[in-house]
Amino acid sequence: MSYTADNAQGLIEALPYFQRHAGKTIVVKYGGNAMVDPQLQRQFAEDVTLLKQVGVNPIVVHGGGPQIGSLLERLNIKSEFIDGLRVTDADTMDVVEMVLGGQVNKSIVSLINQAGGKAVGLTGKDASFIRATKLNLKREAKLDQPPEIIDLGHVGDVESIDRSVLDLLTQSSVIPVIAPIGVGRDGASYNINADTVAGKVAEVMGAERLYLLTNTPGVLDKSGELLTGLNVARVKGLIDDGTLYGGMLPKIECALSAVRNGVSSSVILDGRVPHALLLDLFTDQGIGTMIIRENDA
Ligand SMILES: Nc1ncnc2c1ncn2[C@@H]1O[C@H](COP(=O)(O)OP(=O)(O)O)[C@@H](O)[C@H]1O
Ligand SMILES: CC(=O)N[C@@H](CCC(=O)OP(=O)(O)O)C(=O)O
Repeated sequence: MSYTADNAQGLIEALPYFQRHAGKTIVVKYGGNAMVDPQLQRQFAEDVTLLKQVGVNPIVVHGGGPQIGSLLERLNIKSEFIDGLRVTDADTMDVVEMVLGGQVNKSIVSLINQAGGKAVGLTGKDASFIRATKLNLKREAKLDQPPEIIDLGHVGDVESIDRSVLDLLTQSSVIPVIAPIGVGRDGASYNINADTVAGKVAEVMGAERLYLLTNTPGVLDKSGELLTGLNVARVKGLIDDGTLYGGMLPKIECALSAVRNGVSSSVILDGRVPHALLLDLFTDQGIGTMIIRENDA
């Protein structure tokens, strides 16, 4: 490859962005659907490593839904989802812990370390830093009836996050890589949606930005065009008219909750674009959908 003045120009244009984000915490949710090929995974690891190198504090929270699904299939265990959440019996929980806490977590840690970073993998069970309680899904019932409670087994909701554990890591050269598994007061493991954990980590850490890397260019309108900027009011309209559905619903909820609770912006980003994180953070061309608080847009 021959280098030109354009390469230098790209770096110079990134300079104000390096300065703006230096010292800030950026939480990156790396979805299982975004981990599509080894080349993209290496590029993701390079991006996170570069962030740390230029003085930003990245924290990675990963998913792994499709990876859990394929091991369950090999073991002849059925996958079932209700409202985007996996029904998790005891056998499924063992598989979730094996895949998220083991295979997926360690492969991301290893890729970041190969890229020259210093990643440390952890689940919420380490130092009990993600306390969880059993999630009981509420569904509106018929008029005058109490809401229906759906039992999802070992699915958890975040009760609290001990930021001192993450502070210890981020204040050093370490990049934390978190698997979305929480621990109950009795030591039980809970399977938590990775978007939910990423949102809560971003809130507790007072992050500047929450990135949700997935397999769509961002939030699309009814004709498939990318919506580059959204605020709370606009999102409500898109939910009501059915533009947002399925897996996008919990994702957008968590993006909104983060900005309502102190995170400056949440961005839904296409993890299939090489170096999507760097392009969005360090160039003029924001490439995903940015969600900010009401009245800010
Ligand atoms: N308006 C929308 N714009 C883009 N994607 C949408 C929209 N509404 C629903 N979706 C769906 O949401 C999916 C992303 O959510 P999900 O599959 O749960 O991602 P992940 O596994 O990365 O968390 C997209 O692949 C798409 O099928
Ligand atoms: C309760 C629940 O649904 N947990 C998810 C955890 C992984 C996840 O969220 O992975 P993605 O981000 O890749 O979808 C699951 O078991 O699939």
